[in-house]
Amino acid sequence: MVARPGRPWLPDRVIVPETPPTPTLYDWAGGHEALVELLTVFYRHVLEDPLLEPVFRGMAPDHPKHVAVWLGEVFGGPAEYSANHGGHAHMVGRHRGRGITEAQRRRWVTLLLDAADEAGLPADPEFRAAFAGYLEWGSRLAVVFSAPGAEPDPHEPVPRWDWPMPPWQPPPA
Ligand code: HEM
Repeated sequence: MVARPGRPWLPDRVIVPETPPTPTLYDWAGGHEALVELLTVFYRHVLEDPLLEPVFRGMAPDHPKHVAVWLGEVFGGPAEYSANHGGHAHMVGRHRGRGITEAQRRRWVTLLLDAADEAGLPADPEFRAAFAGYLEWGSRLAVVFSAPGAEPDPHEPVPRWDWPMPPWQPPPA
């Protein structure tokens, strides 16, 4: 080990223990295919639900896939919703004027959390905390955007969501 000139008390290099890079929530969830599966399961149950069926009965056939693309971008995957689906402004526009109620919001979140189990998304506490946190935040904003007279900023970017505290750690070997 060669001491640094001028600062002889410092070693010439510091050994940093190797830690694997933190995966994105998108990668940890299983990527695009896993999110499409999640949203397919979810909207099947939405259409069986008496509170939500009236809200979604006229939804576009591609709606589950589009929401999967949205979630993928939010969770650190490709910025595909921004590039090809109209970005944040389009998502906001799809909620405006719908007057989503708190009961509908809560059912929407509950069914999506149940769908995560059914679709086999990772069940570790860190991932599920991030997932549930985003759904809670995003669904409350959807209610705000859908309220009569709401005028959300159309220029906001698609949000990015990340791991909660405590930080992600590799699973025990
Ligand atoms: C985290 C919460 C939410 C997210 C991330 C989200 C995301 C989205 C996105 C990305 C779209 C547009 C899809 C496209 O590009 O075609 C959309 C549309 C829509 N959302 Fe949400 N949403 C959320 C919460 C809710 C809630 C709570 C409701 C009602 C209970 C709702 C009702 C709708 C409806 C009715 C549409 C239009 C569907 C269609 O006609 O195709 N959303 N949402």
